[in-house]
Amino acid sequence: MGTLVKEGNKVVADLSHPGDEYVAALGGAGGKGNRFFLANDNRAPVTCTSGEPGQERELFLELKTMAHAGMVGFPNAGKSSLLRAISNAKPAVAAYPFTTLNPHVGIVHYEDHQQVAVADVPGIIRGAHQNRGLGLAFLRHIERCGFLLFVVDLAAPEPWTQVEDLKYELDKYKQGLSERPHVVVANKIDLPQARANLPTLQARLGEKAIALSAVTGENLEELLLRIKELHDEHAAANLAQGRQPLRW
Ligand SMILES: Nc1nc2c(ncn2[C@@H]2O[C@H](COP(=O)(O)OP(=O)(O)OP(=O)(O)O)[C@@H](O)[C@H]2O)c(=O)[nH]1
Ligand SMILES: [Mg+2]
Repeated sequence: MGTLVKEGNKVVADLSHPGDEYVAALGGAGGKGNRFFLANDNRAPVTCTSGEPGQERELFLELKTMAHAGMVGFPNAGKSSLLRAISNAKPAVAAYPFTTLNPHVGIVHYEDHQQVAVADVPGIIRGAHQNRGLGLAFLRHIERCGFLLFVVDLAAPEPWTQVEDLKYELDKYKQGLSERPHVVVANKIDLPQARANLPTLQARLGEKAIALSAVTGENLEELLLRIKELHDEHAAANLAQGRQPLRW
């Protein structure tokens, strides 16, 4: 699931829902076996005919991570740290950009046994939609998520520009992608500079950001509750469209 089947540049199948199937190539008609040549004067025929060759196709399978939620943020914003803090996943964390090179999916467990899959995707940079940095490879993963977590390094200078830049890159990649249901996560609130930046971020944003620290665990509960809400809304919207919700 979550696989796009391409022939050349043409998408021939998009296996995005549980149970989706695609027959890529049919086998050839079978040949006639020995039994077919059974006759009164030949009780043990050794004759047979070979079958027709099957169809041959060269297909390109593209895996797009499918998770309920996708984390979007600049390198070093703390996406992997956050996934470690809220889920069972243990992606690498380091103080240099592009630590994460491949998407990781972590499962957030709730007390009512609900499970929400959150994908940690490599950092986005300006020009990602033109394939700068790790560019298109990860934008593809983000596209598959039902809702997004914009993770911002609140201790960086003018952190609000991060949200604007992220939305710009998403929309350049696919119009409307930045309008997916989302929550802005203002990370690193344990740092004094982050605390100082928070009021301006809130004022500039026009929407409520959840300020927290992936390292100290401060205010993670608020994010966990919001993720559950976004997940429930997404599942209800899927059902309304007659689609089965994605289960992990
Ligand atoms: N003080 C503080 N540091 C943090 C916090 N969250 C992450 N960091 C630090 O920020 C650096 C980057 O963290 P990562 O989790 O690797 O960031 P990322 O967004 O996954 O980075 P890429 O994978 O490179 O895109 C590390 O040195 C973390 O320890 C936080 O809440 N507070
Ligand atoms: Mg990372």
